[in-house]
Amino acid sequence: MDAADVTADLTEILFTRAQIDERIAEIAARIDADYADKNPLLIGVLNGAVMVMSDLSRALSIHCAMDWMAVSSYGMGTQSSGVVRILKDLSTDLEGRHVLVVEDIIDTGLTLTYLMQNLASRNPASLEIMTMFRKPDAMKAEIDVKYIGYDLPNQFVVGYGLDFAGRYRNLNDVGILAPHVYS
Ligand SMILES: O=P(O)(O)OC[C@H]1O[C@H](OP(=O)(O)OP(=O)(O)O)[C@H](O)[C@@H]1O
Ligand code: HPA
Ligand SMILES: [Mg+2]
Repeated sequence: MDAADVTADLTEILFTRAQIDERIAEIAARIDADYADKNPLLIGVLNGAVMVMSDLSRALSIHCAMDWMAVSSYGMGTQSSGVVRILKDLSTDLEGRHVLVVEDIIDTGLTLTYLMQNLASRNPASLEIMTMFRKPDAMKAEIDVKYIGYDLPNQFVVGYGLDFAGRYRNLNDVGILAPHVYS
């Protein structure tokens, strides 16, 4: 494992940092081709997307800008509250921009459903999503996602930006959190 000794807190490692890096490189090549000469604005969804934004943006060869929004719906638990709160808004005007939202995970899909409606109302030239992970069996809303890293089983996972109560975000690998940690 890495930094903190959390082996006992995970039941299984699903994706290693090397697998994540490999997938990000593939996605970055597609984004380079799709957005050549478009100077896209990458919007990272704080806090979880910090790792993927950092790695994806540096894997790109094209020019791009970055901005951040902070939203929260999970708080300290493992279930979505269903209420998405904007804690920090963008500082960039989206009018006429090619916008790519960068997320760590789509679980129920409630966060991105809310966010995409909110961002679409600001008249971007285009609006797409890149997410590192998605849980197809947990989604409660249809979301059109252009770039997906990996699909996950419907279990609570941590690492690579994904937290439980603020912990485990700094793990390099992504694994299933053992139920004894949260129950
Ligand atoms: O598809 P959903 O069920 O809405 O879940 C996905 C969202 O939940 C997490 O954020 P969280 O609200 O925990 O805030 P955080 O990024 O600061 O951890 C994650 O980073 C996504 O933004
Ligand atoms: O499985 C998850 N782990 C951590 N944070 C999350 N936010 C939504 N789903 C998850
Ligand atoms: Mg979280």
